[in-house]
Amino acid sequence: MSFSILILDNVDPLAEKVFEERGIKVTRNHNLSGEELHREIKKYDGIVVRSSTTVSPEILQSAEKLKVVGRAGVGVDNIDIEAATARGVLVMNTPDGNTVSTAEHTCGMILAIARNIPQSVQKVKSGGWDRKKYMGTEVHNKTLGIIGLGKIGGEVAKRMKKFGMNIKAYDPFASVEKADSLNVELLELDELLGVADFLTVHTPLTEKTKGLVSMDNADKLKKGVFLINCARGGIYKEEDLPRLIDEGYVAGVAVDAYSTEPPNAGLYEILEHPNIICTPHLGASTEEAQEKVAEQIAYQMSDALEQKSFKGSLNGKSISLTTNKEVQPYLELAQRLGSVAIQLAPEHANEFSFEYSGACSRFSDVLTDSILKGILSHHVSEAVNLINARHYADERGMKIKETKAGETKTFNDLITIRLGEGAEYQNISATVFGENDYRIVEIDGYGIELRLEGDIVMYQNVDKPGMLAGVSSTMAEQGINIGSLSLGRTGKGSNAITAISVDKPLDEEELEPIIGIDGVNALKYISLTNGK
Ligand SMILES: NC(=O)C1=CN([C@@H]2O[C@H](COP(=O)(O)OP(=O)(O)OC[C@H]3O[C@@H](n4cnc5c(N)ncnc54)[C@H](O)[C@@H]3O)[C@@H](O)[C@H]2O)C=CC1
Ligand SMILES: O=C(O)CCC(=O)C(=O)O
Repeated sequence: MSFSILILDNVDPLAEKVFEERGIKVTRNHNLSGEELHREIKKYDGIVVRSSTTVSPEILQSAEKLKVVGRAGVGVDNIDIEAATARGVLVMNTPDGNTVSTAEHTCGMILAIARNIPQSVQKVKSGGWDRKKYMGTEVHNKTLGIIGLGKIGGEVAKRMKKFGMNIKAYDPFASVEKADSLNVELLELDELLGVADFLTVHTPLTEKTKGLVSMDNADKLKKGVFLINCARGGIYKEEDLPRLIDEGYVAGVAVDAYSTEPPNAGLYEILEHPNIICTPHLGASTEEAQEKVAEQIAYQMSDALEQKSFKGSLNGKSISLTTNKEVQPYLELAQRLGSVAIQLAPEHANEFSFEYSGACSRFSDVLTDSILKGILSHHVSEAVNLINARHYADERGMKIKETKAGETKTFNDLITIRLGEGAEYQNISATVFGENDYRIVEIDGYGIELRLEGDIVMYQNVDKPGMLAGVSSTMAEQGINIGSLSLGRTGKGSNAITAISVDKPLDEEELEPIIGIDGVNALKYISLTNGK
């Protein structure tokens, strides 16, 4: 299969080289208007962006064949991941390609704000000379507070330690081991604000990190602190920054990232303030970082399109397991069973229980996605995949209960779907033998053994002589060949369940005479063809 990619932002040409080596057609088109993007995006299997292009729900609606959005960088604030997930589009980033560059830029900003470098450079270049005004402060023996001790925060810590700084951090998700290995003391946020001479943020912008420092908590800051933001605009409340300086809480601010880029008129006060230094989102702007992220995203996207690996995917937890040989058979089993279950379920069925026993229960999360894919592919007109299956289930208000039931006595693995109240068949269980022999093994307590494939007719009947002969001769009269069959009963003369696999798809007319046979009840026709 041949794929095509559109590069939308200023991504290093190494990306093209990698895509072309992988036999993927690549087009570069920057600065498209909204309308052009709506038109162009239809043609591509993948798009590559940095931060200039906004991948909105509206754009994604137009993206008819889109399979993957690749961000050559870390932050994905410009990509609507929820909308992409709903469309079944994979979103990936390159989590570490620009770590070192951004950490170096942050260290540069710390030194620049401590020594008034940008302001004094400006002064000298414009013919001035003022050594008193630009008196600075040493960072040596000062405390650097890091909010977000992740990849970049960690690299900043290592580097600034060499400058003789005491490093302390606030990160509720960082492990004590990591902090210890970096020789960093973890503190609570308010404690950190109270001791930091320099405070640098390295978190994503989230509801929790938005406005982490503002006039509201200015009293908690150590007086005369320097603030640095090379992460995302808004982590320090932008409109409060000039006041924080003017009222003496903060000595200076260094900013690389803004809530609106390029900054809009609302941010001019920040840009113009003499104690605020600004760079135009340059953290990742080095040749090395851009080459790394371009190369990484191109490899990752090529691998994902070719279903080889899903490294770097942000919304494809389940899909990333599809390349795992151990999980593959269970995924297929789960999807086929989901498809059978929905064909057995009564109309409007919206409540299901999935039970996993044996080794497969380790993968219950992804198997639930796969069952849902099997169920929903009968309901949803758009393509359902492992990325968007849960989204569609939630959208339909489906109630799913998932249980893990330990070992099974008879099989290594067993997946059971319970259809609940009102269903003619309540529980259906299946397992996989070897690598790809998928079988239904139990229905409502009746032992059955039938391959989960092709076209299946299932019915309940009274266990009496001639039943099967009646059904098979009715089928034969219509040219329906039986491939295999399985009878399940609890004892002589009791009720029985019969499952027959037939060699061709059946229509209503062909099913009618079988339904009409005396003693045949609850007949269901199940088709596992057409990829459903
Ligand atoms: N200026 C630039 O050009 C660049 C900016 N960035 C931005 O830098 C930031 C950090 O990137 P990485 O270090 O690669 O990410 P990361 O994921 O490695 O680290 C983020 C850290 O923030 C912590 N965190 C999350 N919520 C928090 C909270 N409420 N309070 C405290 N800590 C919290 C996480 O536990 C994690 O350790 C991101 O916002 C990213 O978009 C990244 C690359 C370039
Ligand atoms: O592409 C860029 O230069 C922006 C880098 C960045 O902010 C990120 O990777 O999160």
